[in-house]
Amino acid sequence: MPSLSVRGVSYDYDNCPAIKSVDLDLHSGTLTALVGPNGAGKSTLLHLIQGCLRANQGTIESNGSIALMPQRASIDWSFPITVTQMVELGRLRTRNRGQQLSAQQLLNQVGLNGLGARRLDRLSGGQQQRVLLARALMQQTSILLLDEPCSAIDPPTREHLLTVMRQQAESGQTLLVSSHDWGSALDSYDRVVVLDGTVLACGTPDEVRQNLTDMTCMMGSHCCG
Ligand SMILES: Nc1ncnc2c1ncn2[C@@H]1O[C@H](COP(=O)(O)OP(=O)(O)OP(=O)(O)O)[C@@H](O)[C@H]1O
Repeated sequence: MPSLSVRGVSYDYDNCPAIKSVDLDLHSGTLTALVGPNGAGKSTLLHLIQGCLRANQGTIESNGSIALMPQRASIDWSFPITVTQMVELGRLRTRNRGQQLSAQQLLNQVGLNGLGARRLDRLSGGQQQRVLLARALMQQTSILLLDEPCSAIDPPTREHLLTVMRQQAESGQTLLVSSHDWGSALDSYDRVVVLDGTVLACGTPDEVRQNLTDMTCMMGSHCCG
């Protein structure tokens, strides 16, 4: 049984369709890439799954709690709090009353050790993104949605974050990660969903590449890897 099941989901912004008839299953302990060009509906789909948008049509069912790491641009970074305080905000949303994670532990995990006392607005863009990831990890949900977590991240740190995501999947968490990566970068994922308003392809990285040989044209210069 999938840990998340999306069936026939459509969403319009003021009668302007963003996604249409999307079907998607995610299984426990898997790392899935959600790729597509600008405006394909990736963020919209993630917000629908998280529940802050409500689908016009279709159903979304999950068997556990869901956290969303938003895009960096959606946050007011001038808010006068420290890195540790920002990560601690994730604790307010956690429903897991079992093992308590420390902000320090999570900052180490995302490679930000030593920066806990710094103010948020004194971080680089890539460091801010890693704070958002640590805050999302603090929530200890069964499903984790990440909206372009690597968009401002340098290649070595990107590899590190993919390792963190892989470890989370191995511990049983279900991850859906929106990305503009393409080509060999997709091999880091178990499965790939290609979205452009609707799901164009879904499968292992090899299956998706084979089924959509002309996809690189559609993806154009948005993509790397
Ligand atoms: N708040 C909004 N109001 C109106 N239209 C919106 C809003 N947010 C997104 N849209 C539109 O919905 C469509 C899907 O946008 P969305 O942000 O989900 O795409 P995306 O795949 O995440 O894009 P990107 O890769 O650029 O982040 C686009 O046509 C966009 O213009």
